[in-house]
Amino acid sequence: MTLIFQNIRKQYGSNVAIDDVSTEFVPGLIHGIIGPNGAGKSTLINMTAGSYTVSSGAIVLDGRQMQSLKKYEIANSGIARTYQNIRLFDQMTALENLEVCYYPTEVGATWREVLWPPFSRSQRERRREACMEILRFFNLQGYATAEAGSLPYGRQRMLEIARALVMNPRVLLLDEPAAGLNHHETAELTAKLAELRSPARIMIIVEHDMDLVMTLCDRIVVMHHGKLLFQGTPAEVQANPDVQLAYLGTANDIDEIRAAAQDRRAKLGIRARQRS
Ligand SMILES: Nc1ncnc2c1ncn2[C@@H]1O[C@H](COP(=O)(O)OP(=O)(O)OP(=O)(O)O)[C@@H](O)[C@H]1O
Repeated sequence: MTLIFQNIRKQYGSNVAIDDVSTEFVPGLIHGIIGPNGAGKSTLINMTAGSYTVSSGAIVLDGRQMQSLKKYEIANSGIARTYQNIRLFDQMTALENLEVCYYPTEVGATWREVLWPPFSRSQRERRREACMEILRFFNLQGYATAEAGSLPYGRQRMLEIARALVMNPRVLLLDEPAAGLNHHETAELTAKLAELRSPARIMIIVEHDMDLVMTLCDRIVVMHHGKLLFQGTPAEVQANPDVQLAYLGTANDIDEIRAAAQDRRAKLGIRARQRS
């Protein structure tokens, strides 16, 4: 299984948000997407999840073109996501927020549930137990019957990731999962995400927290002004002068960054910039 971006482009009117991006994501690895504000990171996630259309190019999962599918078809093909701004069902309990994920796939069995109560009970119990197991994984079992909107912010972030996992997705897209978390919560999140690494799953994380990205990710794509600036391991990314300049904000387009980076390399030598 591979997720491939083939020359993808996204335009909002005359604003080119994503410009000819090609890359590949593989299972078993945690992929990070980083870049300064407005670089196009969330747009990549939104196009992959079908929230935004793709202006041109292709997003291919396991040989199947995804960019023309409907959002629910993309979800049914095994792509799940979380949002930069938490989107839980606030008035439903934490457990219900997870259970509701079964509705689209099991709705066809509703008539059997109505006509045959024992079937209904066993289905409901099976779903509930599967959801409780995920809640336990995130140490959220104590909140199972609490309204999602009443949970502390950090717990809501975890609950959103828990919900994305209910259907056991082949591709898990996390858009700034650490946003707003304190140091302790970020450490907890980092450990949980590391446990989710699986040979059966592609994980892609958009994140500004460089400690989390550098600790967790195996491969990193660096975006800048809608273009793919660099990709490599965390060590390669940190050592790359183009990336350093992009983050330093001393140049405004890729060619300028490359030229300035060469100049800087010649004058100063290459020095990895660690961001914390
Ligand atoms: N719905 C939209 N309509 C118009 N322009 C948009 C829309 N969403 C994003 N953009 C523009 O696309 C570009 C990339 O935005 P995007 O949100 O993908 O960047 P980002 O790297 O995720 O930034 P941040 O780190 O601040 O979230 C920006 O110029 C942004 O203004």
